Amino acid sequence: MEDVDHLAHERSKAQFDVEEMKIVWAGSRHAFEVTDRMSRLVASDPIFRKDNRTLLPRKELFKNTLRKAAHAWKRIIELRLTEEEASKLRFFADEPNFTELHWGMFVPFIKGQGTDEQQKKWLPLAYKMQIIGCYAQTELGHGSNVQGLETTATFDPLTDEFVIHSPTLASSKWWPGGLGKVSTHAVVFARLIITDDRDYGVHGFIVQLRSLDDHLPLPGITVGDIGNKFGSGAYNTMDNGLLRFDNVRIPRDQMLMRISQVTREGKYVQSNVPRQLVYGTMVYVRQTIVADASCALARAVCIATRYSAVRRQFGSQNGGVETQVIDYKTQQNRLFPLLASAYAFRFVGEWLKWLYTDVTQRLQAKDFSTLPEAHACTAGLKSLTTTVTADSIEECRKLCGGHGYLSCSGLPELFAVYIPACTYEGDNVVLLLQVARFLMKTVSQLPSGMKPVGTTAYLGRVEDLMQCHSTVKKAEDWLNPSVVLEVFEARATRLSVACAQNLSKFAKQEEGFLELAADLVEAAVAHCQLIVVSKFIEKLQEDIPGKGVKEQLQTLCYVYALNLLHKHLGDFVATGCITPKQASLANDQLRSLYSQVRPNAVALVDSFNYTDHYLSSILGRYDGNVYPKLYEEAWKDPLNESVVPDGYHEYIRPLLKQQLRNARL
Ligand SMILES: CCCCCCCCCCCCCCCCCCC/C=C/C(=O)SCCNC(=O)CCNC(=O)[C@H](O)C(C)(C)COP(=O)(O)OP(=O)(O)OC[C@H]1O[C@@H](n2cnc3c(N)ncnc32)[C@H](O)[C@@H]1OP(=O)(O)O
Ligand SMILES: Cc1cc2nc3c(=O)[nH]c(=O)nc-3n(C[C@H](O)[C@H](O)[C@H](O)COP(=O)(O)OP(=O)(O)OC[C@H]3O[C@@H](n4cnc5c(N)ncnc54)[C@H](O)[C@@H]3O)c2cc1C
Repeated sequence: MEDVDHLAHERSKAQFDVEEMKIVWAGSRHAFEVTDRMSRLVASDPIFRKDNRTLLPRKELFKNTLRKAAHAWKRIIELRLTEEEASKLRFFADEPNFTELHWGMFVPFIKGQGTDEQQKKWLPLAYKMQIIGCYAQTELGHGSNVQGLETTATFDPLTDEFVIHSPTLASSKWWPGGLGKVSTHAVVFARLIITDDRDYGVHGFIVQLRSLDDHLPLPGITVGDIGNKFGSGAYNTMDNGLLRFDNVRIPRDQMLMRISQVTREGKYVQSNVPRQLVYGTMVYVRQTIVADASCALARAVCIATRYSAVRRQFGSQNGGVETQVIDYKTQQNRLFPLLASAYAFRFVGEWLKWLYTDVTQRLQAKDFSTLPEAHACTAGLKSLTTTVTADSIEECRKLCGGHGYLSCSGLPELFAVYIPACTYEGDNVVLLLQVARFLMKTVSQLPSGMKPVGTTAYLGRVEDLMQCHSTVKKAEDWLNPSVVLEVFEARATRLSVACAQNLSKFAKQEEGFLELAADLVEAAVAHCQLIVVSKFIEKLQEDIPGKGVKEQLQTLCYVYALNLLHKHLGDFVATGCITPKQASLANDQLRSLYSQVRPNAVALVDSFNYTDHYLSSILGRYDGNVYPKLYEEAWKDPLNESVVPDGYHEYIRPLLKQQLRNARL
């Protein structure tokens, strides 16, 4: 029974080479090999087991996470893993913990903002985990508005030190992951104040928080966990913390001084670089969040697709087998666009990584010209992909019907872990407003003959795009990349231009921004969706080996684009680039694409190469053996440890006896 593959029939229908698709998904043969090896390593190690996570009380849950993190580090050292292997191992261990912030923000911040000497001093300690760091930016009173942070770092020329202080309750650091119970050090964002009492704005400082001998907070430091968060298990494995400083002194050389310096004499020296570089670590993390979004979405879609192929409802005559729910058009219409989005986000994530590497190299050569675009792309795509992924995980839960609501479906915990991605590293609406700012600036420069480049190059064809009308006459005409691209460009252009025209009616631009914010956000979303569509289309220009692989990706690309067109029909039709008739043809084409995806659906999610350990879902099991395992799982619940529950004698029996007495009366 255990070895039967209940999905074998589904797998036999696939029209493409799954092994080759796994390589496309991983990014390269090398990436596939590393990912595959690390995921199996984690899956076969009993310390990384994940069952019961949602049932553990917080303290036990947290201690168990510390145990796993320590074990992961031990294995990384023992096996002499490379940085790439180590990061994959941590990824598949699949439990948010302090190491994410240490490796993901503390180390990159020192690398990006520290001078050579500072890097030499701090990085070896951090690399060996002799110190553990976090990223303490957000405060109780301010998160989105970084310039509004209140913590102060006042230079004392007598002692050559900075005095770090929390002047108000609202200035308490609040939220940093790893801060609550683990970190020994933090990168602290504070307002720099020098002897002349001038406020030089927000800068980053390295501050030691806890003793390296007994882990107690150092004098002047108050630190703790902010409390339980949404859901069971989930993000509660992380010690998001609070932190207050009471005139804590640190040496002057603990201000990260690559971008600006304070001299021994107390003179502020600003390098000739944009001040926004102090936000560089956020840009880096936003880029990684886009890649992570595709993984989380793929995970939910894998569960919902396999289960939809296993689950049967209705449609049988004379007691025969019922219909697999994946065969219902409504199920396909809800599920297949999410499958297509997972692939789309994967490819845009790959491209964004390239963009980030490119901008980093340029910055090193003091070329800051592409920084605004890198900021807009990372902010916008972080916002778009996390919003869609969070909503899609919930949709996948509903696609699994009642069983999706069980913890052992894996979906509730995945949802609870994932949703803060819409908030951390920048609230998604706040980030879209940054994109809109960038778009409005680009549009406003067009009359002066400025040629937009990169992802806004299409705005250089503003006149054509404001006039263009799609040439589609029959449903198949939609299966043409340039036809699709043109309508997405036309819609994005028209929404941006309309906003710019409305903005120009305001005497003060900032007033207009506040008033028109909702429209600006819609224009920003249209621009970001265009980027995703165009990067998917670009991916298809590459040489992609493997029988049928490119054809599957082409189908998914059209599903992604045409589904968006259908969902945002109002925009497309109202801005005049397509007619209602063409919209209806797009919908006809979409239905036909679903029929092409259907026989390949299970193989397309197998191509993510996720282990059952990583999925942690009975509904998404590779072998589709769902019902016996659900039945077994139910009996493992602590409530089933005794036949008669605790509390029977106190609360149930007296009730029943009471009713009996009432009945006799
Ligand atoms: C079965 C279940 C299993 C469960 C297990 C699963 C486990 C796995 C789950 C997966 C999860 C993945 C985990 C990933 C790890 C993530 C860890 C999260 C840690 C979180 C950390 C944080 O949140 S850190 C704090 C982040 N904070 C923010 O992001 C704040 C947002 N605010 C800002 O960024 C800024 O304040 C601002 C951009 C909104 C405004 O800044 P500012 O006021 O200074 O600027 P202006 O608006 O005035 O603009 C001026 C000018 O600057 C330009 N600009 C702004 N920012 C930048 C920039 N970064 N780079 C370049 N330029 C920038 C702006 O555009 C303006 O330009 P103009 O030309 O003048 O218009
Ligand atoms: C799980 C988790 C982990 C985190 N980890 C860290 C960490 O490690 N380090 C760290 O420093 N921080 C961390 N944070 C904090 C996080 O970065 C902030 O919560 C985030 O930047 C949002 O800021 P906020 O909480 O101030 O939201 P707010 O800005 O108060 O947002 C509240 C509402 O106001 C809206 N809003 C705000 N400004 C505007 C505007 N200008 N126009 C229109 N609408 C607006 C938002 O859209 C939102 O709806 C974490 C947060 C979470 C949830």
